[in-house]
Amino acid sequence: MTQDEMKKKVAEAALAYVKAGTIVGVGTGSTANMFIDALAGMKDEIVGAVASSEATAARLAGHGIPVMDLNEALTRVDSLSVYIDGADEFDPGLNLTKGGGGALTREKIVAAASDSFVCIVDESKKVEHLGAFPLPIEVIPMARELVAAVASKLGGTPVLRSGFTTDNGNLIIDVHGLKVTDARALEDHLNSVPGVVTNGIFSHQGADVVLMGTPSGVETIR
Ligand SMILES: O=C[C@H](O)[C@H](O)[C@H](O)COP(=O)(O)O
Repeated sequence: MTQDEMKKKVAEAALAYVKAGTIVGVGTGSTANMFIDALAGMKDEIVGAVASSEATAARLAGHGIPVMDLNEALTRVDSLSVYIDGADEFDPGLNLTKGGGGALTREKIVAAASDSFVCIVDESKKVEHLGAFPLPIEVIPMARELVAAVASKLGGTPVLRSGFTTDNGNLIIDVHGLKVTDARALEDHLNSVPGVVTNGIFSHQGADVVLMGTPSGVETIR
């Protein structure tokens, strides 16, 4: 089975977590795109979807799935029923690295507004410790050098994502070579630096369930 076929299988398996009559949070990236395509078949059963990026909003709308603003959604319900999204890495504690596509901040917000997070990945995303994938940090432009210096002090190599601006008008610094021994402590430490909007470690907003595509089928990891 190819990587794309594995992604498609987990995207389809995630439909089992979508409850009729609810508002669904939808992530960003190639795996999330496959989920959106699958969700199109259920568009008449859900109230709508909250998108974690402009790209996701456009794809949802292209399928005729009602796209709702998060603030509007939260005036109608206390929380979204489920958030479904991919990841760049996941560890055995279901902590994630996200933001390879630069959508980490809106993804973390929508995940935080949801009752549960179902993460859909192929088996290449499984790691013992986060850190093999460069850690994205969204920064306000003025704080670029300050945040880069903090990342260097932690032993990482910060690289500005060239020519890239987030949906929020900010920059992304990708930090290579960080040794992540305590995902939550690193997430909190980086988020405490003034000018950091958020970083790509999802420990507070880690997955409740990971659906992992393998050549022999979909594995459910809790
Ligand atoms: O900003 C992008 C997101 O965090 C994605 O969930 C992540 O990069 C995984 O994307 P893909 O499913 O394309 O591997």
